[in-house]
Amino acid sequence: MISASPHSIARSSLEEMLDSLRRRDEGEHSKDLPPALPSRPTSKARLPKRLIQAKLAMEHAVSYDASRNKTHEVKCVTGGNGRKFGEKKDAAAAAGEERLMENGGATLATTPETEWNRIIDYFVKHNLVVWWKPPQKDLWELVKIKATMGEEASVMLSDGSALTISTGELLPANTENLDVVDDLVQLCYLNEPSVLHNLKYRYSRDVIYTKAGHVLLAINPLKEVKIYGNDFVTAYKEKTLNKPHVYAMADAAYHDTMKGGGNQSIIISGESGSGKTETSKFAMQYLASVGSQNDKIKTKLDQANCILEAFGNAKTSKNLNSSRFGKLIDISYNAEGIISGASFQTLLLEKVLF
Ligand SMILES: Nc1ncnc2c1ncn2[C@@H]1O[C@H](COP(=O)(O)OP(=O)(O)OP(=O)(O)O)[C@@H](O)[C@H]1O
Repeated sequence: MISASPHSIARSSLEEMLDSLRRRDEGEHSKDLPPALPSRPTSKARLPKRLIQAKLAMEHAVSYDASRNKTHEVKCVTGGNGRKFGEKKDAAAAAGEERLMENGGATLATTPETEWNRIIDYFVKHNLVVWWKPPQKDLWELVKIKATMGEEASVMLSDGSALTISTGELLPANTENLDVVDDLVQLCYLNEPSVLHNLKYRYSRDVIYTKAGHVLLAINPLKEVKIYGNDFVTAYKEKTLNKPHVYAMADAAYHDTMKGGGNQSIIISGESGSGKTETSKFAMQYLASVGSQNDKIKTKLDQANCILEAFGNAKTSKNLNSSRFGKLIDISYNAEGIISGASFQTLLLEKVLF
């Protein structure tokens, strides 16, 4: 986690920027809480995509910095922590939910438990699988409900054995055709095991990027995946590819800036070894490529990165090449969209005592 040291005498502009972002987030949190993940559907029908999207207008990873509108800039910040989802439910989603219930002929449910108890019968009738996490294991598994008796369900596990468990321990699973969705908001049931399953399914096919609304999730492949390089940069530039990708994120930031959206920030966060540094390099690669006619700027950025890593990286138990500092990369463009300058600022996260 990035935090400004209370003992530091001179504060870098990166520290100040992170502080102001944190203050702004705290200030906005109370009046503008992000919406909650949807509760389980209240109807036997699948939730319409529009409704799910209305409920899941998640945090935008590319944010507008109105205070610096003189030059066009795209900033890449690595080393921060993501914001958590809140619990606001917007009026449109609530109205849509009511409409859905009217259409599905279902009565208005008051609690998630009663909603689940109602749709569970649908799972039994159609022989659908549901998620269950055995108490001693930290792994969700798919089970089939054979019958329900009040708040209890008789389920069949994958090894064929039978068990009676509380219906409250079960969560609905999505049908297999939703395994491939590019955006988590397209899942019908958005619960922890369903999200994990979707990410795992994609990861096992070397699809490391998934969208969650406006947020891009990246899972470190820890091996070379053939989704980077000039051909892919060109494909995202020309919009012949529109799969979730860090290039697509960088492209959106660049074009929003150029279309008068003001300065943009791409915040890359995650635990040590999750791939923040590599992701920021891919973002820079794209931003340098769209903003210059030759490789000169890209080479300079690479060289600056190399020097920073030589001084600031170390081997840790989590990462052989761990950056021991946060980084703010500031790239400025002129009105024609050509890079006019770039700078790196660092924020030391730790002190080494000899
Ligand atoms: N997209 C990727 N493709 C292939 N390998 C990757 C990718 N992202 C990360 N890696 C691998 O994972 C390693 C760790 O990634 P990286 O250094 O970017 O993590 P980090 O989140 O910046 O960690 P730290 O916070 O410790 O600095 C890299 O050295 C690289 O081997």
